[in-house]
Amino acid sequence: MTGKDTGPTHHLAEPARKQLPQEHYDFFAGGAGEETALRENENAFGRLALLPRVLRGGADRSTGVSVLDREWPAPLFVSPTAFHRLAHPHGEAATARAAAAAGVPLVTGVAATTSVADVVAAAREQDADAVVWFQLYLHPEPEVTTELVRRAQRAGCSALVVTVDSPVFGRRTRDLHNGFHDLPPGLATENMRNLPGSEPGRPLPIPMWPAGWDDLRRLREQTDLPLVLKGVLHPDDARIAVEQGMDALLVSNHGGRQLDAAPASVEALPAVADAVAGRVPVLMDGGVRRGSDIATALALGARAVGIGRPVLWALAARGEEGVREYLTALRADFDHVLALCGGHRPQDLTADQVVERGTARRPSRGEPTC
Ligand SMILES: Cc1cc2nc3c(=O)[nH]c(=O)nc-3n(C[C@H](O)[C@H](O)[C@H](O)COP(=O)(O)O)c2cc1C
Ligand SMILES: O=C(O)C(=O)c1ccccc1
Repeated sequence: MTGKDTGPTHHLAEPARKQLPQEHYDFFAGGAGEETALRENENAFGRLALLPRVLRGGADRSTGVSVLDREWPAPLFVSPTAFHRLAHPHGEAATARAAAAAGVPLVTGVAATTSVADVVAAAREQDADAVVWFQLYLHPEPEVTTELVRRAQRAGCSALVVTVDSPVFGRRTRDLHNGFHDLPPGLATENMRNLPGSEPGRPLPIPMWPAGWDDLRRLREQTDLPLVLKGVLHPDDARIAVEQGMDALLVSNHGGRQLDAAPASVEALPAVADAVAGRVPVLMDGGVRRGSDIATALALGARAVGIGRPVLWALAARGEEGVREYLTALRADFDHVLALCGGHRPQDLTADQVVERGTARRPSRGEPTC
């Protein structure tokens, strides 16, 4: 399971692989089980084609979208990924400066190796209006969650992303094979220090446990920050989430790192978008690698899409500059695809423009039937 990865970001992953110890590269690259969900995230985009519209003008094109009352220059954000200091010594601070410089919102998380305060400070150094969100897991001790929320709010994060696809930790085949389970000395999950129940100088572990809707409700009652529920794949969960007052949903299979039998995120997206019916924005991540992937996800109902591993590859190979250039190029690629599809605005991309390769039929938007 440690074989070479190919695919659309091979040119990015390969320099990163050369740069990193094998076990760290594998931690970033790998997925759960047979890595089916991981592969399918990219492959599913490859099975979809876009029908362009013609003669629609569009010299006044814009890629901007509105998400939770903020205007984003592009329908793109950096998804939360753990341990950026394993990729590059400048870690999350470099990612934050690069994302801010590229005009791309960043989701930093509890598993960062830089505190949320330092991440937001780095982003704001670059752009005083940079959007930074904070990702967390509900903690079995509610006071820990409360304190993490307080830190994120104090740091200046404008939304919380609650990841709910991890009632247990996924079985990551490569990590099990390599015996990778801990950060090396000198690196730590800085957000997990000095929390209720932690020992001085020692960060609390990040436990995976089967939280319930009641736990989420407690968080909803605790904060006025917008809440984004990450890891929703079933349309019934999407409906409950909206009823429970979530402000946005993030359709994700965790980059194929949790349930290996999960569908590709882009395959789950249409039914979730139908269930939500425009009540809140739907975001997605998993396998987004090029402008046409972004356009496809938007046409199928996403407001914006998140990028995980390619950011890590760019960071590992070329630090802050690499991430800035990568995100800038991806934005330009999306603008180019939008133009070729005959769109003036991201919302001009519609589901009728997405067809299955080989059949030219629209992909099913149906609910799961069982
Ligand atoms: C190395 C790595 C660490 C991740 N850590 C987290 C995390 O701490 N919290 C979380 O919600 N998702 C985490 N994810 C999942 C990402 O947020 C995102 O869903 C996924 O990477 C998107 O797929 P992509 O890598 O194909 O772009 C992680 C993903 C990777 C690859
Ligand atoms: O690796 C992951 O996907 C992940 O979500 C995570 C969460 C906590 C600590 C380390 C990684």
